[in-house]
Amino acid sequence: MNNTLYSRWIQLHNDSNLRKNLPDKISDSWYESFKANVDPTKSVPFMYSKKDFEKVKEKSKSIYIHANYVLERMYKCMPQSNLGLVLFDKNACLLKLYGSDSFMTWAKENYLAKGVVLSESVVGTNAVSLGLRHRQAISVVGEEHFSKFAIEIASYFSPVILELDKNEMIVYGGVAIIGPVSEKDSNLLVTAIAISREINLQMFWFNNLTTLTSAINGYGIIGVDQSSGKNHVLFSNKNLFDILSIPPVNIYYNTLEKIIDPSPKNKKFWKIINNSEIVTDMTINLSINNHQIYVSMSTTPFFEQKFHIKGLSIHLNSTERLNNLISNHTGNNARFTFATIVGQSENYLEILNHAKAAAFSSSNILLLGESGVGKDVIAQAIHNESPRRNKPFIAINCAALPKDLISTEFFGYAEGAFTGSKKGGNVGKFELANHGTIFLDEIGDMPLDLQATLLRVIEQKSFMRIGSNISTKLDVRIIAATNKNLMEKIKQKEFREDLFYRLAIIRINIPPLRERTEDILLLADNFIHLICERINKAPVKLSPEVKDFFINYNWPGNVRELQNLLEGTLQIYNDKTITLHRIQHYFDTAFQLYDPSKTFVPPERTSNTLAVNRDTGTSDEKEALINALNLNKYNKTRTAKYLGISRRTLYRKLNEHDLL
Ligand SMILES: Nc1ncnc2c1ncn2[C@@H]1O[C@H](COP(=O)(O)OP(=O)(O)OP(=O)(O)O)[C@@H](O)[C@H]1O
Repeated sequence: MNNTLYSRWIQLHNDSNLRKNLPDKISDSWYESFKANVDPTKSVPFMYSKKDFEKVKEKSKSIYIHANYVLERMYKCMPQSNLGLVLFDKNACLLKLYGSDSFMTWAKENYLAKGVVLSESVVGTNAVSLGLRHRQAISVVGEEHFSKFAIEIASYFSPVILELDKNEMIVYGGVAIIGPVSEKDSNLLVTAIAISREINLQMFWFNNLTTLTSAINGYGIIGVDQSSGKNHVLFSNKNLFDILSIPPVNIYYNTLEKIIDPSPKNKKFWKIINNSEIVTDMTINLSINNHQIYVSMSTTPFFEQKFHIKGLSIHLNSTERLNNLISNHTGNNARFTFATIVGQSENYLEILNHAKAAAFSSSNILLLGESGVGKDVIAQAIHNESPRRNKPFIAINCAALPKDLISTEFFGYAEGAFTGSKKGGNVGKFELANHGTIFLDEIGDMPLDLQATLLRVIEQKSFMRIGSNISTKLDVRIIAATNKNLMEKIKQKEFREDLFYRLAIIRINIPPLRERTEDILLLADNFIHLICERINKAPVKLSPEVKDFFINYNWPGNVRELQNLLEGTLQIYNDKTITLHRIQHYFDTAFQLYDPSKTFVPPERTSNTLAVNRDTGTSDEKEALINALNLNKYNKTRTAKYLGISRRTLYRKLNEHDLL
């Protein structure tokens, strides 16, 4: 023990006046140490057990890792020095020492070892606890220490504090230059400040990176440090866990293998990581806890020169989320809601109520009705009313797809599935619709072989991309629609009965417009309003004759026909009122048979105005019959209904006019 130091220390303990000469913060701390009954001669630092120290280290991982990058390099610049660099956590626990062998030996003899805690209440005044308490750089040298064990130590401490904004600071710990008192040098405090700033800077950089990555919505981000040849996670964001469907855990500085299994199932992923390959939006399949997840992956290698960190930043996005975005951006989304559907007739309102109730179940729905009655509209409204409303709504017209493309269109294909197949494969409509609704329009026209595949998919609730052996779980609500008589098709063996029953769990029959007469003018007004607004025109009116004609017309093309007629008329003419004259050309047949003197009486009406001429027996009648047959595609029942006469009368008239 250095006698001079010791006697100066004794004097400080015995003479309170002498203590007044110490720097303010040190003399205050002596006062506090007396108050805390610290025994100056006997007290030595508390030391954590090995096991508990590991826990402390885990909690201080952030400063431990980042300071290590800086301190490792720094101490190598002072190989022969008796001084060392010592890292502390925010509770003054010694985390790591950096220095020459001689420094290490000296440190051990002076109670400076991993797991030692230099708390003020146990060992009294010391630079580490004071610096942490005041959040500033402080040196405590020799006899300035309150406890005897430390009087041969010179310590220059500077805290590592991250200032997030003016009101929020995070104290992570600090770094001290420590050595025998013989090495004391007041300039060392400036050096300690510079080192702590370097650590601060690095932590700030990574903290910002983490904040930045968390703000990137939807993307799962991981940054790995590959400097040591391993893949240590430096930063990650919460989205990553959502995308991988695993609970969020602290993976900071764990190896990436902890979350993404390095098994051959993830070969493609690991090839990219291990070769630090740059990829952009590459679709890959990941196996996470035996779950298959399709992700879109991009990577960017980084090299942080200042800190000598080389690594890879990995961006993952779930293809499901991308699909959702695509379907929203391509207008493949459901616009109609029950609030925007127009209709007031009793039978239609009943249907809407039925459909609304069906929206809440997840059962498949079959929408039946003539072309243009609004099946698509109701399918959209059901989706928007259902719990799946924020998921995709994918509509697919089964009649419009070429037969040989239909399977890949439905289920997508895997990379290399056939010559010319796209890298990464292609996503199919079912995959796009996953967790949402798929609307299979014109289901009656689906080829038989695809009906079998569809049935299998419904039964197994999973599908495989064409050419792939990876099965993807499917949770999709199917709404199918047709204007065909499926029962007839089943009889003709053109539609599978088992598929019919799978699809038609809920059946909704949408009445044709001619059976919803109260809706006609309401719909017409609605279309006029929408079209005029779109083409920048003042709203126009319908003349009373047109209204009367509309109510009495048969509307074989249903709502679509009404909409198209108004669209065409409004685009061409600039009149304030649409008169019969303007629309005559469109309804040639109907006009010949239309008699405005007969007024229409809803709701008993089952026929159209054409009945007015039924008994004239004129040559007009022959022409009207021919046109009516044409309009109803030679379907006798519909033609009879259209003309408001019985089938028997129709046959008689056809016979009379030599039309049979
Ligand atoms: N109740 C309604 N309210 C507003 N617009 C409607 C309504 N019903 C149908 N429409 C409009 O009529 C047009 C035809 O409707 P939709 O396409 O839904 O008929 P569909 O029965 O699916 O026809 P298809 O069998 O030919 O596929 C659409 O433009 C739609 O916007």
